[in-house]
Amino acid sequence: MASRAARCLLRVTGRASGVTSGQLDYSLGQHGDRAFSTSIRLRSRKDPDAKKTYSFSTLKVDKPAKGVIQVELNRPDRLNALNNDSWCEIREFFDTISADPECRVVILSALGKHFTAGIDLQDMGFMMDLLGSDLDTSRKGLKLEQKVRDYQDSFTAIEKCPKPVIAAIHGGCIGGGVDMTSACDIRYCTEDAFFAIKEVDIGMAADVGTLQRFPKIVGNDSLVRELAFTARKFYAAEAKSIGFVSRLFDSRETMLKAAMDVASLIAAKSPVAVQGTKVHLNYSRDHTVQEGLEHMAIWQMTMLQSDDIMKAAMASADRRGKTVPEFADV
Ligand SMILES: CCC/C=C/C=C/C(=O)SCCNC(=O)CCNC(=O)[C@H](O)C(C)(C)COP(=O)(O)OP(=O)(O)OC[C@H]1O[C@@H](n2cnc3c(N)ncnc32)[C@H](O)[C@@H]1OP(=O)(O)O
Repeated sequence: MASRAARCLLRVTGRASGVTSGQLDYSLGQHGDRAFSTSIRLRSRKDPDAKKTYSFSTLKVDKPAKGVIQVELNRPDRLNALNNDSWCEIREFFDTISADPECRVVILSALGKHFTAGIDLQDMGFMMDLLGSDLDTSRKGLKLEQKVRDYQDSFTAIEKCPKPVIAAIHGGCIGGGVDMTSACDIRYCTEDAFFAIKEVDIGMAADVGTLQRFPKIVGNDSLVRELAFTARKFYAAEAKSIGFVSRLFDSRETMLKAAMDVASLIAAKSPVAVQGTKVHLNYSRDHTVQEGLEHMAIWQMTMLQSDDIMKAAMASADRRGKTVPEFADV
C-alpha cells in the first residue's frame, strides 16, 4: 500500500508534449512506515492500436504473407553499408515489430549486390569530431561508451524481438553484417555469399555482438579465433560446414522463396508456443540447464493454460488432418 505522500503525488497528473499515452510509475523508499523518497516518472507507451506504417529511409518493409514481415537493407548504391540512420532504424524496426500482433516472423534480407559491407566507413565523422574535440579523456570515453552501447542495442533488438528472425544473406556480409546476422534465429545464404569478421582490419575488436554470439553458434573456438584474428573471408560452403548458416541456395530468388515458405510455416503455428520457444532458447543459451528449467517451469505456469494448447490438441486428434487450427494473434 502506498503511503499518503505517495498517493498524493500520484494524483499529480499532466500532459507531456508529444506523449499521447502515458503511465505513471512511482518508486517509493520505505523506512518503517514512513516514505523517505518518492519520485514519479512518466513513461511513454506505444499506443497498441496505432497503425503501423514502417516507413524508414534505410530499410524497405513489406508484408508478403499473413504473419510475415520482410525487412530489407535498402542502401544498395552504398553496398548497404550501415550508416548512423541504419543503426537507429534497425533498432526502431525490431522494437516496433516486437509489439505488432500481426507480425509472427521476420525475414531480414538486402537489396543490391551485397547483403552489407559493414559499418559505413564514410559515416564515421562522429568519431573524428569526438577524437578531435577539446573534451578530456574521461568525457570522450563516456561518449564513446554510449555510442558503442547504442550500436550494440540495434542488434540486441533482433535477439530480444520474440518473433523468429530469418536472415537471407547474399553476396558479402562483412564486419557489422556478421554481428547483425549472429543475432538472428535462422541463417540461409546463397552459394556465392561470403563473410568476414573484418574489424581487426580497421584496427578494432568486433564490438557489437560477433565475439559474444558467433562462438556460441559455431561452437569451434579455434576457428572463431582464426577468423576474428585474421579477418579472412569465409565462403558459403565453409559457413554451412561450421553451422553458421543452415541452408545454401543457388540464387537469391530461391533463397527468398525458401525463407518465405519456412516463415509461413512458422506463422501458422501457435505464436505463444513459437515466441516462448525463442525466449527459452535464448535464455538457456546463457544459463545453466537447471536455471533454464526453472525459468521454463515458471513460464509454463501461465502458458500451459493457453487456448492454443486445446486447439492444437484437437487438430492433432483429427486423424484425417482436416482440422487446421487458427491461433489468435498475441
Ligand atoms: C562502434 C562501431 C560498431 C560497429 C563496428 C563495425 C565494424 C565493421 O563493420 S568492420 C568492416 C568494415 N567494412 C569493410 O571493411 C568493408 C570494405 N569493403 C569491402 O571489403 C568490399 O568493398 C566489399 C567486399 C564489401 C565489396 O567489394 P566489391 O568489389 O563488390 O565493391 P568495391 O569496389 O570494393 O566497393 C564499391 C564501393 O563501395 C565502397 N565501400 C565498400 N565498403 C564500404 C563501407 N563499409 N563503407 C563505405 N563505403 C564502402 C567502396 O569504397 C567503393 O566506393 P567507390 O570507390 O567510391 O566506388
